[in-house]
Amino acid sequence: MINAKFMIEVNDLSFAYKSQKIISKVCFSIEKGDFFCLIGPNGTGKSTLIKILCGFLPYQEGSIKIKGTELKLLKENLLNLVGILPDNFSVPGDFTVYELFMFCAQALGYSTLEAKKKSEQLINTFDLNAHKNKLIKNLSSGLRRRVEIAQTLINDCEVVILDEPTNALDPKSSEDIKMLIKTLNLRGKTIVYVTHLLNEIEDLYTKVGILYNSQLKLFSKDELRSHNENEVFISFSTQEDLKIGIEFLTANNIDYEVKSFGIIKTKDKDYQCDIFKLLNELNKIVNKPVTFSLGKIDVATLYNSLLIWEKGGKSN
Ligand SMILES: Nc1ncnc2c1ncn2[C@@H]1O[C@H](COP(=O)(O)OP(=O)(O)OP(=O)(O)O)[C@@H](O)[C@H]1O
Repeated sequence: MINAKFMIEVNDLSFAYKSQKIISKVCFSIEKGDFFCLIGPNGTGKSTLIKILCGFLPYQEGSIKIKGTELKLLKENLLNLVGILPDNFSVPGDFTVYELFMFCAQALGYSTLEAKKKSEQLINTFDLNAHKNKLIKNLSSGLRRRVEIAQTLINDCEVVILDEPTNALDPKSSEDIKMLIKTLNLRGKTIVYVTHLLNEIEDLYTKVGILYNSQLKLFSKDELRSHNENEVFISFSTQEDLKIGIEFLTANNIDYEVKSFGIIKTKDKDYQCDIFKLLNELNKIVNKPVTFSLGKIDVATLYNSLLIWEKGGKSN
């Protein structure tokens, strides 16, 4: 039965390059309109995972459904659903922008008339009118990236997968590309975004997946942001400190909830005390300083906590 709620639904996915296990029994789902950020240390398999999602690499075990249909059964229809900008991808420099779009559209089987229409649409959507007759090799890196993202959408696909799209761009160009992708998302595209720049995703993501040790840990924005400003996320680096923290909060009548990776969220409460003053007191008795934030935990803190806790959460 087709479950249209999910754009991508992955169940028990495993993948290995020969004997090197990359992904093991990974499960996650991405809904239509989600902005899914995939993060994780170098070499953990992020690029591999997205190549599997767009059909470049065959998966060995498990199931991937795109809009309710098993990926293996989609064949050429997959191109209408999923577009990808791979890591370090560059389009041929000797084409003009317009020629590139025409070439891509015709390679996908569109007639000359349809290809012209598609190319004009992309040029307008991506604000490339002033550059459409320029050779790609003469464009700035930021503009070239804009063209590369545009050509992934030649099919007007519903899911856009981008592997480190701001890589090697200066801050201004990165910001422009980030805003462009945000706009695509606001216009209804489902985005899968791989990055190492954790701060850049704070105002973008609806879901974050952290790939580590062949596993994917998934967090929704709701889990990482509290609806009540009084709630504080406290992040501990070691098991001993977590224990000290729990005793301290209990002794001070602060309700709490223990989350994953040494993170505690204090519970919705109208605190009569100055919670930050209290947490400064806590920092005097733990072995390693805790980090705390009001109302939300940022992705960088979550990521660091995961790395520490996956290594055992022990003081050294
Ligand atoms: N075609 C391949 N054949 C064999 N091994 C590969 C192949 N491609 C990647 N690998 C290995 O698989 C592992 C995961 O690589 P992958 O590029 O997916 O990781 P990544 O998380 O995207 O890394 P990075 O953050 O550095 O881009 C690495 O150890 C890499 O060397």
